Order: sequence, then C-alpha cells, then structure tokens
Amino acid sequence: MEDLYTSVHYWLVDHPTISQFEWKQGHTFGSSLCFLTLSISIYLSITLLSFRFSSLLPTLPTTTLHRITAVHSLVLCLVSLIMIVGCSLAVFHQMPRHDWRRWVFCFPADNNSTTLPRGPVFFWIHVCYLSKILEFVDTLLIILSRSRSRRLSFLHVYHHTMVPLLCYLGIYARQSLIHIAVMINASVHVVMYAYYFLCAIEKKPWWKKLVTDCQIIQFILGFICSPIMLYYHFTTAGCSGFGLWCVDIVFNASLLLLFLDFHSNNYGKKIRKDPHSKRERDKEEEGGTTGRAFCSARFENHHQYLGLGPR
Ligand SMILES: CC(C)(COP(=O)(O)OP(=O)(O)OC[C@H]1O[C@@H](n2cnc3c(N)ncnc32)[C@H](O)[C@@H]1OP(=O)(O)O)[C@@H](O)C(=O)NCCC(=O)NCCSC(=O)CC(=O)O
Repeated sequence: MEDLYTSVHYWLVDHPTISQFEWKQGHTFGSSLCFLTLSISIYLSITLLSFRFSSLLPTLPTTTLHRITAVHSLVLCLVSLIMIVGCSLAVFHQMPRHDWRRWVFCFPADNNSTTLPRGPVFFWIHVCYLSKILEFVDTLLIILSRSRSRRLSFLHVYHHTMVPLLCYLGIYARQSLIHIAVMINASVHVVMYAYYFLCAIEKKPWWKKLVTDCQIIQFILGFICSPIMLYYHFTTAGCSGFGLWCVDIVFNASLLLLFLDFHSNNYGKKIRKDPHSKRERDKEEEGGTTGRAFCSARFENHHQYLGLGPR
C-alpha cells in the first residue's frame, strides 16, 4: 500500500515535469493569449454557424457518434479522476506547514506581479484548463448528431465558452481558491462524464438527477468558500486574484440560476406533458423508447434552448 502511494505520489506530484512546472506566459502550452482567443473564436464560430446553416451540416451515423462520444466521455471521466488525485496530493505537498489554513483559501497577493504560477498545484490547474479546451468536442458531437438543434442549450454554450477563459485568467492571476474549484469541478465531472459515457453505450443510468444535484452543490460550495477568502483578504496583506474572484462569483451565481432552472424544468413536480418534448420526439424518431432516448428524455422548456432550427 505504501509502495502504491509512493509511486502515485511520484507520477502525480514529484515527477520533474510536474514539480518544476512554471506557467510562463507565451511559452507554456496553451498559455498565449493568441491560443486562447483562437480556440474560443473557432469554437463560437462553429457553434453559431451550425445554427445558421444547420441543414447543410453533415450528421454522423448514430453508431459512429455513440462510439466517439463514449471514448470522449471516458477520457474526460478518467482525466477528471486523475486531476482530483493529482491536485489533492499537490495541495498537501505544496502548502506551507506553518500557515496552511490561510494558504488553502488565500494565495498571498503579489503586488509586483513577480511570482509565477508554479509547482504541482498549478500543473494540475493547467491540465484542467487544457481539459476545458478538450470539452469543446462535447459541442461538436452535439452539432454532428441528428438532434443538434434541440440539445445545444444556452447553458451549455455559455458554460463551455466562459470556463476556459476564466481558467486561463485564474492561472495568470494566481487566483486564490482556484485549486479548490478545480478539485470540486473535477469530482462533479467524473460523475457527469460517467453519465454521458453510459448514455453513449446505451445503458440507462437512473441517476441523472443526482448529476444535476452535484452540479448545483458545486456552485453553492463556491459561495461557501468565498467568505473565508474574503476574511483573509481583508485581515492580511490581501489574496491574489481578488479582482477576478469578483467576476467569478457573478459567473458562479449565473450558473447556479441556470442549473436551478434546468433542475425545475427537468425534475420539477409540475412537469409539463408536452407532445413536442424530447422524449416524445425520440420515440417518434427511434420508433420507441430506447435506453438512450430515456437517457436524454427531458421535459425542457423551450426558452432554455438556443432555439434556432427545427424543433
Ligand atoms: C444531467 C446533465 C449532466 C445532462 O443533462 P442533459 O439534459 O444534457 O442530458 P441528456 O440525458 O439529455 O443527454 C443529452 C444528450 O447529449 C449527449 N451527450 C453526450 N456527451 C455529452 C456531453 N459531453 N455534453 C453534452 N451532451 C452530451 C447524450 O448522450 C445525450 O444524447 P441523446 O440526446 O442523443 O440521447 C445535466 O445536469 C446538465 O449538465 N445539463 C446541462 C446541459 C449540459 O450541456 N451540461 C454539460 C456542461 S455544463 C457543466 O459541465 C457544468 C459543470 O461544470 O459541472
């Protein structure tokens, strides 16, 4: 058991690539503003154009799409799992023993901006940032599927556009609490991508609501951790990335509201029996309720969707 811990610790924390990691603006992979701007611009262009020219786009055969979705979801599920372990071990490794309570919630502010984001903690935050770029594939898979116009919600595109940007700025500003956000988000994503994986292999998970509940708890935890950071920010020399935290908290609140709306539309007591609901359409298209159709059965309100193209 001790051997296992030692070797996990080596590969996730002590390996020179990880322990000596430094985010050097423009040198580290993905760290240039050009990379970020291009990635988000290409993502948004493809997404928005897919609505405008939805009828011209190719659609992948269902079996191919299922296979790619399964592999993609499994990869992100495993990467998230590794991120949780890696980032937790890195936090224990990197936090100063004499002042760990403060460090966990508040990276000391550096008014001269000379401190680089470095060490194993920032290595895993960097991995998280890159995984957010990989998550663009989620949208691509929805676009290439038969029912793209009904599945691409505002929530989805808003989330996928903003998160890489905030991760990038979070690393750049050595934002306090960012490692906690990464660990919580990775935990939720293990469950979420396991759900999407099971959907793709046509096993119907009964726990869709649990995934949404976990996502909502994640945003609430963001609010719970913040006052501790605020306490340290105002009682000590300040916490790094405070300005960005103000932006983050607004984003967190907006996601919380969108997910509460999603929750009430999908699992609320007064679910509207809409003949045009996705479940009904899936039945029509697939000639019956398959496991996968059940998986994606939602009683969504139309306003939640970007709503361009046929419903
Ligand atoms: C239970 C949820 C995780 C998913 O709800 P959905 O309504 O999307 O679930 P669903 O059963 O209808 O599945 C949607 C369809 O998309 C396919 N699908 C597969 N992989 C996907 C992926 N990575 N992202 C989005 N959709 C995906 C499914 O196989 C299914 O196909 P088919 O329709 O063909 O059967 C929910 O809590 C949720 O997050 N809803 C918001 C929608 C979303 O895009 N979430 C992910 C990004 S937000 C996020 O990630 C927040 C966070 O950080 O925690």
